[in-house]
Amino acid sequence: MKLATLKDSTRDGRLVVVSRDLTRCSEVGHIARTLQAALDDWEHVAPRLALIAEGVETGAQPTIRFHEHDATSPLPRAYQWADGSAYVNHVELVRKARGAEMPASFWTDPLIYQGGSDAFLAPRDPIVMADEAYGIDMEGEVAVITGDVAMGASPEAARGAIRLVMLVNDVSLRGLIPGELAKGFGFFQSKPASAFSPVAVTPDEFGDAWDGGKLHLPLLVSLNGKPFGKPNAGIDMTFDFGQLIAHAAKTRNLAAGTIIGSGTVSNKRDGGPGRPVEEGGDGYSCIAEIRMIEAIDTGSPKTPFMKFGDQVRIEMKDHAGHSIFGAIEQTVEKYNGADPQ
Ligand SMILES: O=C(O)/C=C/C(=O)CC(=O)CC(=O)O
Repeated sequence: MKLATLKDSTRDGRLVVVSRDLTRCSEVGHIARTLQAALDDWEHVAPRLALIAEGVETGAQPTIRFHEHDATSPLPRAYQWADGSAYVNHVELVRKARGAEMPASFWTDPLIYQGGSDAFLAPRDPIVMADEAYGIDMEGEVAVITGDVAMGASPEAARGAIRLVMLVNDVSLRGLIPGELAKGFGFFQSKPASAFSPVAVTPDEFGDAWDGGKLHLPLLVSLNGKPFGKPNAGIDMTFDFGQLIAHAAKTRNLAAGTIIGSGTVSNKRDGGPGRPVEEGGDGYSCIAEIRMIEAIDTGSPKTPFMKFGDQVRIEMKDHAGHSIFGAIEQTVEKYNGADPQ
């Protein structure tokens, strides 16, 4: 089943069931007005939504056109957004890039930070930033939405609590990260609003590409229309989603609607850090990694971080080449300083 939230005059939008091919959708306000309402009563609501989804596929259900640009992030705001760093290769590379040592414990003890979740960007919203000098970078990731998870849940129990899977652009400001992490309180200004894919998908839709804790498909990232990365999200994920969720739930219950991110998808190939797409490699899901490779190869990074007008696209396709989640497509725009109040 594929679910999306259409923009309307409310902060949480309105839930629709979307066809597998992402062309049509059906209004389901009589079942659950919002995705959070559906998650709050998932045991009762999900079977009813699944029936609608079946009707959308067979044509028995009235539908309207689905346009990805009409969608907000599936949860336009969420009670919790906690992002892991399961592709440890990524952290190792970005730490190297800024001359910081990565503790060996990162390979055995998951890293998670609490992101801002009061107002996510829509998948086609611009990344509005005051200054290019912040070092604007994309981070292509996979994320899951959980049901209720009890404190102390095992990774296996946590896998059973995964309700939906999405993609995310965890926008990162590389110029602000070193100073902020050095303060010892974690990310805040360096992690502005994230955007999620237009559609959230139940795990049963993935067939054998989903093993219960990892999604074994390439994440396609392009920058200004050029392929930038296609690392496989199922490879080099040191901690699967069950382990990440269990880690987050070690000392607290997680409420239904919690979003857990994978961290930047990053493949380490042939014992090395991978190669750019242009050189026949799988490329990268963020600019910081390619800059590190350039620094290793030539002594200094060449690829600049995102500038005003640059565009990133993040998507995943099934084995038949069809977009699964729709695309996150965002352009960097200069913040004009106007107070929105
Ligand atoms: O510079 C660092 O130490 C970390 C930078 C990140 O952006 C890491 C992060 O968000 C986690 C991830 O995407 O894997």
